[in-house]
Amino acid sequence: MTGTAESDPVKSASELDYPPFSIVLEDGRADGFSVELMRAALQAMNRDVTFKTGAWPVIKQELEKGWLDALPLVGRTPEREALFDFTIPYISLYGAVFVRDGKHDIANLQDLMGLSIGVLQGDNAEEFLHREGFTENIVATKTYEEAFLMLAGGEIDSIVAQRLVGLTLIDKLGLKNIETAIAPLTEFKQDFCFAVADGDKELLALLNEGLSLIIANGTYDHLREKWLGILDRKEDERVLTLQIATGATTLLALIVIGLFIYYHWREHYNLKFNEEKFRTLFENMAQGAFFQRVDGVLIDINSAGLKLLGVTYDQFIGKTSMDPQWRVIREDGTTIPGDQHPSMQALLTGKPVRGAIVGVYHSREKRTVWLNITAIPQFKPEQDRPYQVFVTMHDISKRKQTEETLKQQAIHDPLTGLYNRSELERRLEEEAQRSIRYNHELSLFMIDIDHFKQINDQYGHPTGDQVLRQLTSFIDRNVRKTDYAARYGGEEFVIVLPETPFPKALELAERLCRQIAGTPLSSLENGKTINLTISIGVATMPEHAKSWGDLLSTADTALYAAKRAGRNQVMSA
Ligand SMILES: Nc1nc2c(ncn2[C@@H]2O[C@H](COP(=O)(O)OP(=O)(O)OP(=O)(O)O)[C@@H](O)[C@H]2O)c(=O)[nH]1
Repeated sequence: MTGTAESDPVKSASELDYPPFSIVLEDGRADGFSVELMRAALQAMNRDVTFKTGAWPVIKQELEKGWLDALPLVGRTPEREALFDFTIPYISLYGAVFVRDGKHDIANLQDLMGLSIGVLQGDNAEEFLHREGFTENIVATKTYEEAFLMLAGGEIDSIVAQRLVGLTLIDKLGLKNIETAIAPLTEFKQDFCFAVADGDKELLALLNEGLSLIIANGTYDHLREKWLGILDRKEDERVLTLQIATGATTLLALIVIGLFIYYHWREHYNLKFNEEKFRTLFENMAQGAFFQRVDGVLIDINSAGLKLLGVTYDQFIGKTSMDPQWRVIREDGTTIPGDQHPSMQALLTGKPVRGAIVGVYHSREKRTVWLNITAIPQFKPEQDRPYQVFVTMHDISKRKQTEETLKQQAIHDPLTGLYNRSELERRLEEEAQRSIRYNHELSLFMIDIDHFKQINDQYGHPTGDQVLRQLTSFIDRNVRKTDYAARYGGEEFVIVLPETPFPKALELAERLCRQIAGTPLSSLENGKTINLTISIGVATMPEHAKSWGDLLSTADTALYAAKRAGRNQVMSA
């Protein structure tokens, strides 16, 4: 998102006058269906948003330039696909042609040829008219309000606008002499979406997911009713008044029946429309999502969810969190029991669970997929227990893998793959505490290659590196699984031997020393064979040292004694 940190509010803007979708209140604040919808969608995703206000051409350009992050009301058109990325449409509307009362000779778009047509400058309607071949007689105004006042005053002949926008303005301005000539104008259909700056996939996913959430939890319906419900009803009233005024009173009964049927049909249609819209959003979400009933039964999942979990629809639907197929783990690797899965927690507590990190075993790919889970409980009106939970899953496996690699790099020596000095000290401290607590002996070797400088000087540094790696694998092969080695410095190694008494440690050190001296290193890149010897200092807790620091320095002193005594030998404290 254009230079913003993830927690910064999203920068958006409302246009001045596109009621009821996007308007500016008297106190200068942005309002309207689309503005509220975007705020709710982002709120559902825990993000704030700020709205500035501005004329449509200005804010459109600001999004293009990346000065804004998103706009709440952008009709998706082929021209704009190149400039922005769009969410799934949250409402699809048809346009209408508005004329002054009594102008009945307009039945289709072509009848507007030769007439002056008002549109908002830069609006989809203007782009649409250009596409339809209207080049002359278009009067582009700064706002639709201006166009409607011109139409009412006889300055222009018609207006092409969204039907709902036109009806709202006629109502707001109290215009009595305007009516719709073509409504709906089927050729002019607009899919309204939120738009984000081109390529801002992250914000796009956030908005799409937020939209799904507010459609699923009823906020969308509430806002639609608040902003569009009255208008829809007003339109119906207008139809009714018109019929009566034309003297068709005998048809009143029929109209009432018609309206009754219409209302029922519309309710059914709206429900179906919302359901379809929700399904489109749900299916197209980039993130995996599923629904789970209060009794724990999994009832729906989208394609992204199936892909993430590596299961088929049939393997998922009807199962519960307790199903043995789920192997869900915490970050520390421990298993999360079914009744403690994030979705079950949300259902049991009635509170959202956000940002839970879990690992789920992916049966097809035979690996653990790491997910960031948000589980939002959903309530029916006036019920305090959720009836289901909506869960989204964001794949963070790549991030986890990077974290793991960084963690490994931080504790290992890159040349030999052994623990590095700081990790050795951390482990040794723990080991020493255990040894003191349980009264176990802990031995340590400090190993140094003899005359290593000469090897470097004679064969070159890369061969020296190879020698260090060969010594590492030699150590690996010759110590117990519970012992571990570390690279302490350039050609100095440490081996930690937990629960090993001094005589045993000494015996092993002697053997290592002898074996190294008796096994010339071959298979080096330069084809040479090198006779390597090492010196070892041995110390054991508690005989020679009371702490891990003492243990290291005692073994170090013993090592230098071995060097002074002629190298290729073992010395102890
Ligand atoms: N190839 C290689 N050489 C290293 C590395 N780290 C340290 N060295 C070399 O190890 C050598 C250590 O030399 P010295 O401390 O003089 O010890 P030495 O030659 O082994 O002699 P003694 O320890 O007294 O037997 C130096 O030449 C370092 O450059 C490494 O990662 N790779």
